[in-house]
Amino acid sequence: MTKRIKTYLLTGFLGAGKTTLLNHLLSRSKSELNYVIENEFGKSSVDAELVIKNYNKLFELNNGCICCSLDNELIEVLVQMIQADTLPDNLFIEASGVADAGQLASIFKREDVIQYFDFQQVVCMVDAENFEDRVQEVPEMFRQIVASDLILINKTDLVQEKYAESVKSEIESINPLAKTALTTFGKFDFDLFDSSAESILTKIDQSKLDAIKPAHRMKSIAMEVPFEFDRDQLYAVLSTSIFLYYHQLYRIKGFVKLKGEDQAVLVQSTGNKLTISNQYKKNESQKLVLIFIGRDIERKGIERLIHNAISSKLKASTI
Ligand SMILES: Nc1nc2c(ncn2[C@@H]2O[C@H](COP(=O)(O)OP(=O)(O)OP(=O)(O)O)[C@@H](O)[C@H]2O)c(=O)[nH]1
Repeated sequence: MTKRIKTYLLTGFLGAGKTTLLNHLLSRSKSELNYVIENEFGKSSVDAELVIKNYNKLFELNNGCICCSLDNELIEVLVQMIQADTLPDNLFIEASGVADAGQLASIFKREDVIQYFDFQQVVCMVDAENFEDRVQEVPEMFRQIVASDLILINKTDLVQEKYAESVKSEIESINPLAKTALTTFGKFDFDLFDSSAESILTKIDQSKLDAIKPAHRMKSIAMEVPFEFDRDQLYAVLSTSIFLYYHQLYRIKGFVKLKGEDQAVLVQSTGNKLTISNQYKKNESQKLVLIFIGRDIERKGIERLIHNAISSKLKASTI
C-alpha cells in the first residue's frame, strides 16, 4: 500500500496568523519530511518569504481570485508531488485569507486523491481583535469558520480576556462541531489535533456552505516600490490610510527599502496596526513590492498613497 501523505489545511482571514501557525507546526514536525503549499491571494509571493525554512519543499499557487479558481492549479501540484520519487510525511496547505476552505478541502474527498493524501484537519485562525468587524463584512470568513475542525482564536494578547471568551462563544455558535481554543502567536495544545477524528468536511452539509455567497469584491494590488522611503513618512501615510479605510483596506504586506538602511525591511498591517519591522528580506533577488488587499480597492488610489509616501526629493525623479 502506498504511503499516504498527512494533509492539513490552514485557513483564516487576512493577517489572522496562518503563517505564524504554520511556522509552529513545521518546527514541531522538524524530524519529518514536510511539504508546504502557499497560496497567496494575488501574484506576489511575500508569504513564502515569511515561512521559516523548516520545510523540505515549497509550492506556490499565486493565481487570481483564489476563492473561485484554485482547483486545477492545486490538483496539478498534487500530481507533481505524487509523481516524485520521494513522498513527504506531511503536507501543510496555507490557504489565502479569502479562500473557500470547504471547496479546497473537497478536493481531498476525491477517490483518486484519497489514495495518496490522508486529509487530517482544517485549522482556522481567527484574529480576536478584528473578528466582530470582519465577520459582518466578509462572507468568506464565515465560510471558513463553518468549514473548520479546529478554530484558534488568536491574538488574545490584544484583547481583554472576557472579550476573547465572547468571541469564542460566538464562533462556537457558528460552528458547534469544531474544537476551539484561545491562542497567542498560534501556540496551542497539539493534543487538539485528534488524528483519529474524521474531518468535519466529511460531515458538512455543502448546501449550507453554498448558501453563504462569497463577495468576490476582494482585490489584491501589488505595487513595485523601487524607491527609498523615509521610515517616518511611510509610517505616517500608511497608518493614516489603514485608519481611514479600516473597512476596506484589510492587509498591507511587503518589503521596502528605507533611507539609511542597507537591507529591505518588512512592512505589514493587520486591522489598524502597522509595523515596519527590522525583519529583513531573505531573498535579495526578489523585487521590492507592497501588496494591498481589500474590498473594492483601486490601483489609482494605491498609487496616490505610494506617491505621498515617497520622500519629496525622490518623488520628482521617479513619478
Ligand atoms: N500581537 C499578536 N500578533 C500576532 C499574533 N499572531 C500573529 N501575529 C502577527 O500578526 C501578523 C500577521 O501574522 P501572519 O501569521 O503573517 O498572518 P497570516 O494569516 O499568515 O497573514 P496573510 O497570509 O497575509 O493572510 C504578523 O505580524 C504576526 O507576527 C498574536 O497572537 N498576537
